Amino acid sequence: EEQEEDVLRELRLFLRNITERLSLDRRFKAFTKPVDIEEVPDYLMVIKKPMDLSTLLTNIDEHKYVTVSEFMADADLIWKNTLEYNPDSDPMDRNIRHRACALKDTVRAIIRDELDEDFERVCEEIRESR
Ligand SMILES: COC(=O)N1C[C@@H]2C[C@@H]3O[C@]2(Cc2nccnc23)C1
Repeated sequence: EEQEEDVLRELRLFLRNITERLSLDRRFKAFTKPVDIEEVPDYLMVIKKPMDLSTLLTNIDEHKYVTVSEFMADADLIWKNTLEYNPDSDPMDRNIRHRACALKDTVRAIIRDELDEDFERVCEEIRESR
């Protein structure tokens, strides 16, 4: 009902705010847009579900996420894909893996500091009722 749409509107505002703050952080520039398949032709052979910050934002606007946990699952794909596709010891791989780990830690720190547990519980109840 209307109160549920109020909750989901607040969820989208919270998720957009997180995603936009990450997109502004220069450490995370490599994660702002999809990996360019023309530049990296084997990417989709290795990575089954690509994800990036601009796609997260599109998903939010398309009402794909009803809970923070669902958003976190897609946000986690960004760093997991990066660790998987860039495993080597060369400096470029090490550098982008370091940034991927920083992204993982930053998302978790923001959620821990700024998400009210009771709010996520209300979102989970809405998800289970649909
Ligand atoms: C999240 O970003 C990534 O996982 N990658 C992996 C690709 C390999 C390397 O860096 C990426 C883009 C790229 N383009 C041209 C030549 N080499 C590269 C970004």
